[in-house]
Amino acid sequence: MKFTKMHGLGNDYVYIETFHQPEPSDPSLLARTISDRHFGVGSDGLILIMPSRQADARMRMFNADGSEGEMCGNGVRCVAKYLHDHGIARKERVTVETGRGVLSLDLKIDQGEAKLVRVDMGTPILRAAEIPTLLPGDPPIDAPLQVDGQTFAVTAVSMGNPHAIIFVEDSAAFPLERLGPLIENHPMFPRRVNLHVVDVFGPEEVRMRTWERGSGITLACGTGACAVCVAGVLTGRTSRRILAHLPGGDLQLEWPEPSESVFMTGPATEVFSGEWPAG
Ligand SMILES: N[C@H](CCC[C@H](N)C(=O)O)C(=O)O
Repeated sequence: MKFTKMHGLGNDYVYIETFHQPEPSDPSLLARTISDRHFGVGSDGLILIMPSRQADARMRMFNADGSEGEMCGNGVRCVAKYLHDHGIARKERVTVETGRGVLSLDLKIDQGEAKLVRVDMGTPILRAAEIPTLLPGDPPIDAPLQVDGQTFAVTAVSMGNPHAIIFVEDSAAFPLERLGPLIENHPMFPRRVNLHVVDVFGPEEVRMRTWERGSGITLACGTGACAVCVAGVLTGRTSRRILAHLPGGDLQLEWPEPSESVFMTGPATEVFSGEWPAG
């Protein structure tokens, strides 16, 4: 089975395209084995690029623990690059069917290759029951969450997948490795959650670190950065257009109007291709 390793800001996935080969029989199991950084290829998870009736392709994403996520922001940029660079949809605008619906992506082409991708990430989901979270508020804004004897002010937003955002003084000092799994699996988040700790440098600039549901600490999270942009506006901390610094690099986010889509712009990079012995 042929695969391609790609990343968006160091958030790396193994991509398997099923236009020219059969689908893996058990993608959840394959995600666990192929993602292993010692015994597999090594990645934050597995993404399938499949034919779609409604769009240029359909994307399915699996975390390193084998669980399926509804959406992946860094992943969908890489899918768009793959479709263009590998000749499946050699256009400057492509569409991808995701768990969040069909998204539209604009590619910046440089010397025949897609380098930068701007994505219409759809409207954020702000109803607590749909995020889903049991925290109070629609959405919960700086709602108290008790973890390990401490209380954190948490804002929850879904971009198709659930995110919890905590604004802190210094994200570098936050014990993400210890508290990440406790918040990911907190009873207030019935489908678990992706966690982001954020410090605000100014109304248009933030720094963030991420603990991902199903994959742990990653170098970047695209849907998470969109959720941070929305949370910054909802809490009055930032303006509607921000630059987010993530451990793996920078993303531009924009949420023009409350009832509208969030737009994300960032790079997509192909690293290498290979063959995996079994489906
Ligand atoms: N890294 C991804 C998000 C993966 C989210 C996944 N961990 C989940 O279970 O929702 C991104 O760039 O948006």
